[in-house]
Amino acid sequence: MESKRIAAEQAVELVKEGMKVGLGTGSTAYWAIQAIGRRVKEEGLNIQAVATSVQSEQLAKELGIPMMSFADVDVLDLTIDGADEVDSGLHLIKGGGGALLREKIVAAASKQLIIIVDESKVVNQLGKFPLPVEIVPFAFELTVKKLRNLGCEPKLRKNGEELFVTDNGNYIADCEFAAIADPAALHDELNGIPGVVDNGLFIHMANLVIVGSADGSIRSISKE
Ligand SMILES: O=C(CO)[C@H](O)[C@H](O)COP(=O)(O)O
Repeated sequence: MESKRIAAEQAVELVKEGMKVGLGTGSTAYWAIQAIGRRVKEEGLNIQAVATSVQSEQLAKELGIPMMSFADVDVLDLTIDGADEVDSGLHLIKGGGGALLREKIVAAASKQLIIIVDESKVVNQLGKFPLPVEIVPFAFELTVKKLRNLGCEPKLRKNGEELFVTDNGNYIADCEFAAIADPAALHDELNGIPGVVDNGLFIHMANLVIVGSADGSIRSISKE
């Protein structure tokens, strides 16, 4: 918890007056939204934000962060978001919180994507964390079979007894690959399956990863 919070608070120092900011989703992004809310309230920081989930949008509104409509967004200055895995090339697995599609749309509109994680998320090779793939409900059984043909073990995400439904009305198949040798190739292969909306591989999107440790230290991984 502490390691996530310190990474988040370091990232929020990069938010400057007048910026258009993307707000991520999850327990690490939660701390970033809290810190931005504090700066808005205490310093009068003037920014406009968009959120990557209904949950983050509600939190931001509760904290008094000014929100803008996506209709008014061309380019965002900065997005701060968490991740489930990060490799040394700054490729990511995201979507553990089920928000990967909105997160990718917002990241793709951002000049800078700042990722905040604790040490447990930094890996040599992506794939230990089951890769979330967002699929449309129509013929989802067929889409799951196509995913299995790629060599993974897909599990439809549940919310209690029911299937988990994303903010976009879709399902998530969590795909156990064990190790992903070529993330860029897999990304394209997955998105080539009709029925797949998008997958949690974020390739060449992150600009900076801020890693918080349990001992209170912080380190950054940036593009070489
Ligand atoms: O991609 C995400 C949500 O879809 C999150 O950023 C990711 O799951 C990390 O979550 P947390 O900060 O709670 O560990």
